[in-house]
Amino acid sequence: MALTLWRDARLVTLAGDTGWGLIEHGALLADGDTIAWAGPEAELPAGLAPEAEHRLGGALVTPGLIDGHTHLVYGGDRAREFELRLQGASYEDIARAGGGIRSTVAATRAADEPALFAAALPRARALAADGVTTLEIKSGYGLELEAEARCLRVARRLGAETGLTVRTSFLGLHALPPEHEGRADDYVTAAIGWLPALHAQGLVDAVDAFCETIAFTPAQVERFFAAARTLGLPVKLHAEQLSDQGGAALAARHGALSCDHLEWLSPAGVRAMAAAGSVAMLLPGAFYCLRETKLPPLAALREAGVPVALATDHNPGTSPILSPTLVMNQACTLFRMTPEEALRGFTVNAARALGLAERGRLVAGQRADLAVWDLGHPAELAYWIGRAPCRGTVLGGIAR
Ligand SMILES: N=CN[C@@H](CCC(=O)O)C(=O)O
Ligand SMILES: [Zn+2]
Repeated sequence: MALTLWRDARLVTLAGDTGWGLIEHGALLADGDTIAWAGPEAELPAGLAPEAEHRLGGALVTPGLIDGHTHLVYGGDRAREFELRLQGASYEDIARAGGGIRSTVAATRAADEPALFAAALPRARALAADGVTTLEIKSGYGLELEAEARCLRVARRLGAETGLTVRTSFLGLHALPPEHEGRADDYVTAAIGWLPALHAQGLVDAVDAFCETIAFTPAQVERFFAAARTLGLPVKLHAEQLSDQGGAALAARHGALSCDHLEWLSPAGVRAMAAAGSVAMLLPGAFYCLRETKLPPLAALREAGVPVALATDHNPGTSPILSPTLVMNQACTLFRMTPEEALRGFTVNAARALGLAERGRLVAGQRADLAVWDLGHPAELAYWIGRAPCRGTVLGGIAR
């Protein structure tokens, strides 16, 4: 395999369970797409003959960022809804009136695959320009078999086009599509019926649902998850965003990779997640855009040892954000996370939320996904707003 060496770097390894794991005057060696060695440059193993060598001039290097919750593929936008919410309409009222997610479903169904791809590609590139190397993309704006498949195919193509690692989630239970009005249980049965075909086409890495008064009940989510697990697919859930539905405990019973949002998470939900090993995926972008006031129970999650991940939750309705560093700032400012927790939330804990064990830290054996920053200290990742400090990324040992 080809050896590539990066030197004169300040490595933020996140090697231990706490601390930045900062190595000043560091060097990192990749063997193909895998980190072979990372440490102080003075201790570089002798006799190396790297095929390529990059001097970074003291730049900060972190693990490539992992955005573990996005709705990147959709038609249209929701700027008009933004105006309505500013005039006092609530997200729930708009949803109940047939807008919200349903309006994006209409625009997504009307868009063909090239149009969806053309719209999503700059979004993926914007995330990559802010340090992202791995990306989760959900469906959930098609809500009929062919439209869901179309969105998931676009997600796969985005990975192929950009070199980013893309993990897909079939968000079949996102909202009730209008043609099923009044027949939610029938819609759930239909979505369960699409699962084998989507899975057989290699389009689904995990299954997701929205458990909420404006979306699906715990009983409906339970049926959907049971079907997913029969196919061996992991589950995750939009849980406790606007009310406490007991969704996190339900998802934990199914061994959920993550429970996401969690503003209304109860102590019982925290305990269930801790016992199941589910990651808490906090989404401060949606909290900010919806001007929520109820904070997720961060202290209880810390106390219970639940890993906390962060994501942009990029979507046209509640989080039209394409900057993980902005989300780190929001997590610190709004949720009182520490900058180190924020970086762990976008790296090692996000990797766990996607079931990807081999990334998120700069240590030997991990995938050589790196982000290079024009910053002096890692706390600055969460500090600057609008600075665009990412100099570039490395995807599986290859500089982008
Ligand atoms: N909460 C549900 N789903 C999305 C929002 C989707 C939308 O409003 O279009 C989220 O994760 O925030
Ligand atoms: Zn979401």
